[in-house]
This record gives sequence, structure tokens and C-alpha cells, in this order.
Amino acid sequence: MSTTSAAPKHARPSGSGVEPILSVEDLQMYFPVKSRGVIRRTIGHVQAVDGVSFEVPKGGSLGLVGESGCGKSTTGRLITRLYKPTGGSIGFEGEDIAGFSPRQLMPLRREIQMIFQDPATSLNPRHTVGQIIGAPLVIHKITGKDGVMPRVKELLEIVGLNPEHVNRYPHEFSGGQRQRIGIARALTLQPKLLVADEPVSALDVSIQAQVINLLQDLQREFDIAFLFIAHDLAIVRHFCPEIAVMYLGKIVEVADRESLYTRPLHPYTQALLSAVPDVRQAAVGGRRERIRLQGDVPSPINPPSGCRFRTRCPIAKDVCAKVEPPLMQVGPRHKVACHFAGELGHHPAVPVTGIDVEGAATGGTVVESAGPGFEDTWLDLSTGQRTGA
Ligand SMILES: Nc1ncnc2c1ncn2[C@@H]1O[C@H](COP(=O)(O)OP(=O)(O)OP(=O)(O)O)[C@@H](O)[C@H]1O
Repeated sequence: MSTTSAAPKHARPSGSGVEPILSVEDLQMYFPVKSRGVIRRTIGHVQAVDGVSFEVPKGGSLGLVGESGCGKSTTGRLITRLYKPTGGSIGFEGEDIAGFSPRQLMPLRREIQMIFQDPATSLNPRHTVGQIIGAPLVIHKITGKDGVMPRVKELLEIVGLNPEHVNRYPHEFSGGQRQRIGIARALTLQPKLLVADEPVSALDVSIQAQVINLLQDLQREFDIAFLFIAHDLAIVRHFCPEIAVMYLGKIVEVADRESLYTRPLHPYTQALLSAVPDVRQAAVGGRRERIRLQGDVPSPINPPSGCRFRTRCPIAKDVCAKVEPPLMQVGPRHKVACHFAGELGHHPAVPVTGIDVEGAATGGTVVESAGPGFEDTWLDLSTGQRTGA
């Protein structure tokens, strides 16, 4: 395990032609597990994030979705460099920031900001709203003392709060308003990338849509890129044109919205989607059949061999325990990591990855993991051949 300082291997624009602002490759975070007692030895590692690659286009947004404990928050904290990764690269505007020192990170703090899930705990209760939102301006010496309050009032207005309330304390606001304060604080330094970690999960359903609309307006107005972390696919649906699905520290599927919601190819995505109420089906009185996953999510200290999802997968075969499936590109903007990737009810009988149970090629081409972005050619699952636009 080492932190790479070289430029990311696949540092090129993704297939959309839009330059990525963020290009993450093979990102890894292993937390040490210590023994009890006086001499605390490392006895294992929590493999919270293990070889994750993705891109966020400039001014665009990527959704990162998965069950509790799959490593979403850790990924967010790695990108904002609250944590230092144990491996992989984080290309931000073409520079690998994975190994940056605290001094190197200082200017970067202006560019990448985070919005947290729980506004009640992320705002200091003893500070006024003016102090909370103005603090980054003072720390980064952006304006003189006289410039702070006008900017704070402007930010309050931008997020839909009354600028006259600048001297109030967080407890004087509702949950939704507190989240708006958190958003204003994140906007203070005019960031280029916002990592929003479940920004609406703690809010009433009636308030969630208002906050999401606000984020959407801000994105349009200020051209901010978003990594939007959520535990369910319904929330990111309207916000993110592209969505990555995580399971036990790995990305199992990433695709444009249309492909992911209408033609999911990974059994885990299919199970997650079966829990999302389908508006169109509900309109005609139908319901998607609910797929119930067996068992619990295994421990990330000792994850299953091969495919990490196989212990709960309804279609797993021997090869899944032996060989980890690569995250392969199977459409213009669609990648999936499954030996038997296919539409629900139409999963193939032989591995589409071209790998047999011994890890040897089955005769066709063995597919390798794609880089963080999308290539111009991909594996056509219906023919087994590489194809392109
Ligand atoms: N500082 C830490 N030390 C040790 N283990 C950690 C630490 N932070 C997270 N983990 C573990 O890493 C795994 C991934 O956690 P993470 O919080 O990233 O998941 P998540 O998908 O965001 O879940 P949630 O939605 O519940 O926050 C979990 O097993 C968690 O217990």
C-alpha cells in the first residue's frame, strides 16, 4: 500500500468530451484495527474503500449511492482530503492531490468544500450565523474585516435566508434552514467542487425537495461540480446525470441516469432499484417486483473473496468466489463489475468477463478494468465483441 504521487494513469477527458474536474483512480482507504492492551498492535484493516475509480466532469455531478457502511462517506472525506488515502490518486484539475501535505492543501481547501448530513452537529452552536459563514473568509484572508459582513449577508440571500438574521444562533433555525446555513458556509470561498454527503437525509421529506432545488440552482448559477452522496437511488435521480453504485468499498456499476434506471446490469443495482417506487409504474397501478437480498453486508475487515457481493447475490457461481470481476465498460457511458452482467431475468450462463473459475481465459477476450472515465469503445454484451459509437 502506498500513496501515489505520480499523475493519474488515465489522465484524459472522459468520453463525454467534457474535461473532468476530478479524476479518481484506484483510491484506497484501509483503516488499521488495533489490538486491546498496552501495546496496541495492528491486527487487521477495515477495507473501507478499495480500488475505486471515477470522474466528475467540470460543472457536472456524479451521484455515489450504496447502503450504510459501503464507504461513501470515506470516499467523500478522501476527496476533500480530510483523510489521506492509503493508495491511489485523486486528480483535481489535473494535479494529483492524494499525497499533498497540509501546507499544499491550504489553497485547495478553497476549491473543494463539503456539505455534511447533519446540520445540527456540523454547525458550532456557540457561534452566530455571521461568524460561521464568515470564518472561511477570515481564515483564508479573502477580505478585510469590513468586507466579511456584506459577503455573509449576500450568501444568506443566495441560499434563501433572511440577511437580517446574521446575528442569530443555529438553534434558532429549523433543520432545513440550518442546512442552508451549511450550504452558505460551503459557498463562502466560491468552490469548484462540492462534496455533498447525504445533504438531505436528516431532513423532513417535504423539505428535501426544496434543498435539492436550491443545490440545483446553485450548480447552474455558479457552475459548481458535485459529488452527491446518498444511500438511496431515488434522491440522486433528479440531481445527477451519472450515478455510481458502491458495495463494500467497491464501485459495482456506474452509468448515465437513463441506462442505470432503465437497464441496470448488476444484481445489486437491480435489488436497490427494486426498492425505489417507480413513478411511471405507480401511475398505471403497477409496482416493480421487490428483490430482497439475503443476509447482512459482510465485514469490510474480512470481505468475501472474488466478488464482494457474491455472498448475497442471487446469481453467483463458483467463478465469483475465485476471481474479482473487473469494472468493465459495456456501453457509451455504462460500466459494470459482474461476471454475469445482464438485464434482470436475462443474466448470461457463462462469464461475460471471459474468465473461468480457475482465473484463465475462456476463449474470448479477457476484459480488464476500465480507467476512471469512459472510453470511445466498449464490450457489447450481446455479441461479446468490442464496439464503438
Ligand atoms: N475512522 C475510521 N476508523 C475505522 N473504520 C472506519 C472509520 N471510518 C469509517 N470506518 C468504517 O469504514 C466502513 C465504511 O464507512 P463509511 O462511513 O465510509 O460508509 P458509508 O457508506 O458512508 O456509511 P454511512 O452511510 O453509514 O455513513 C465502515 O465499515 C465503517 O465502520
